Amino acid sequence: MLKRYNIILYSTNKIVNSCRYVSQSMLKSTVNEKTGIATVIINKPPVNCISLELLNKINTEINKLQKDNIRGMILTSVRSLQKVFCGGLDIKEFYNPNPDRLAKYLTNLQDTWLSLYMTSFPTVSVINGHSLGGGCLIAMCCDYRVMVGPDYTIGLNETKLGVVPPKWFQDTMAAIIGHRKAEVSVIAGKTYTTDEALQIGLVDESSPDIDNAYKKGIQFLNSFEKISPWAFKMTKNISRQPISQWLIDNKQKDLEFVFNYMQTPSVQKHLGLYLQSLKK
Ligand SMILES: CCCC/C=C/CC(=O)SCCNC(=O)CCNC(=O)[C@H](O)C(C)(C)COP(=O)(O)OP(=O)(O)OC[C@H]1O[C@@H](n2cnc3c(N)ncnc32)[C@H](O)[C@@H]1OP(=O)(O)O
Repeated sequence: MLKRYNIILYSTNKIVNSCRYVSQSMLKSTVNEKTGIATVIINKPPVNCISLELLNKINTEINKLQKDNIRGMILTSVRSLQKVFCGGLDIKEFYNPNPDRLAKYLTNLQDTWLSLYMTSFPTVSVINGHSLGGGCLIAMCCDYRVMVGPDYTIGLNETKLGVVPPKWFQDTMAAIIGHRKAEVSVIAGKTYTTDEALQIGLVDESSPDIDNAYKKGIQFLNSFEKISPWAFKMTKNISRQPISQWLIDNKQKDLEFVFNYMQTPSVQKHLGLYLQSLKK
């Protein structure tokens, strides 16, 4: 359930009156009433990995902002995590899964990607820490990426876990850095430092600090002040529709592929080892 009330919010370098929508946990969303810009903050310690519950919250929030006719959105991570934007999908959702929950998770993941990838308003991810697997995916869904650096990493590292990034994960990356670079990147489960990501165009700008990264994000959103929201929406739709339409047309097939391979003994073994290595 989302509550709505008025607060004073720190935004760029001004104190402004804002309207705030707060979810119970895991996701905070604020809308600056003056600028119409929403800031959505993922807050699920220790590493913002995406559980079914967080996935639901992200999807619900995006759909809500869509109805609120906001002017733009910044997606970022709570600062107290310090070095993680998003640790990716919650591997525990895939390891020894309950089949009903796994099916729900995969369906929700498809729906959340569709919502975030196809927003009718401009979006920016301020990547203030590591952004791996699903974390890289949500950052890539945005129209613009500003990554804090130099010490963080970003990438679709699924093959390192012994799993397969679905076609729409790969297409999302290919649309940003080109097919060849994306292919080389995903088959090797490659991760990039901030500088490397900037060099290959996976992120648009880098920044040594979060405040500056946030400012750059706001600047990008402000660049749409003179663009008609309708023209923006239609143009983005034409650009992204071929990738999203594939998933819309192949949802069941896509779900069954992941649902089945995820539960095979060899994939389960790989995931178990990966989880263990994280604990070390
Ligand atoms: C259709 C779907 C197909 C399959 C697609 C999958 C996409 C994915 O997203 S797979 C996951 C990809 N993500 C990763 O590989 C990231 C793994 N995590 C890390 O590399 C590091 O945790 C970090 C760099 C993000 C942060 O490092 P830090 O040293 O600060 O924290 P840790 O001590 O490593 O972790 C703390 C705690 O969190 C657990 N954890 C970390 N990541 C995940 C995760 N993705 N899922 C579940 N749990 C995770 C880690 O095991 C630690 O747990 P304990 O405190 O219990 O030891």
